[in-house]
Amino acid sequence: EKVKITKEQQALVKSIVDAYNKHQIPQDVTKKLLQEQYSAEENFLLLTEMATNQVQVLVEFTKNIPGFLSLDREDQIALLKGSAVEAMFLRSAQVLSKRMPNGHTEVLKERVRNSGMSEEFMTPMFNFYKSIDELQIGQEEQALLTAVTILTPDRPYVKDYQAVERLQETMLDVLRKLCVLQHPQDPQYFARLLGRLTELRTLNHYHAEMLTSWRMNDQKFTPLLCEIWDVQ
Ligand SMILES: CC(C)c1onc(-c2c(Cl)cccc2Cl)c1COc1ccc2cc(-c3cccc(C(=O)O)c3)sc2c1
Repeated sequence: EKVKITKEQQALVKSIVDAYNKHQIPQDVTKKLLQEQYSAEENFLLLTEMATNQVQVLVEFTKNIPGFLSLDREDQIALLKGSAVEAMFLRSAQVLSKRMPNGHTEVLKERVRNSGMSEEFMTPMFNFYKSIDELQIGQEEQALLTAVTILTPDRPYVKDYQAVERLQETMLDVLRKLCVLQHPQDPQYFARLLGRLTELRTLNHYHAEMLTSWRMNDQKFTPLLCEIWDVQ
């Protein structure tokens, strides 16, 4: 049957995409990736600065997701803490899969590869980046996928599961329609996108392990990252 995006779904996509484009790490911050010298310490510091800025961007984006601010305040925090790493994988994947015309791709890849992270984390991480690149995700799908990730109801400490699930389903409905309309040649495209979200959750586990190993080596994070990742 002919898939039709309703007027309110069009408005929803527009508000999500506008919010996604409006909130970005400032250029004067990301251009440091191109300028600073290369060393494991400097790379780690730069990635820490990028992640810290990305969390701030994520909070602003999330506040613009229709319905998010009417959720229970503590649930809002639980959703942000529970999805931050996954949302940052999605964003860094966009940068690493040459989806952004800013020449950061190679530089970021090099800095991530030489920042003291263990090989056992690198492999799944770069496999994920490759699988995202193969999907050639468009801007609307990227923004909606980030919103779907944030609105995952089964995060730790979420109280009103149903309220979050309702919001996520609204996003999934319009994302599914967008995929059908924009990838008519690939009826499995939406399912493949959701498969990436499953892969993202496994990366959470690797990331938690990495955080622990960094703490062993007494690596320092910023107060915002300590708060969102419950470290130090
Ligand atoms: C604390 C730090 C060492 C760390 O620990 N784990 C991770 C991580 C790593 Cl490695 C991989 C995935 C997820 C996480 Cl969370 C990180 C670094 O996380 C980030 C997070 C976001 C961004 C956005 C960037 C970026 C570049 C150019 C342009 C843009 C842009 O949006 O224009 C964005 S780089 C960057 C680095």
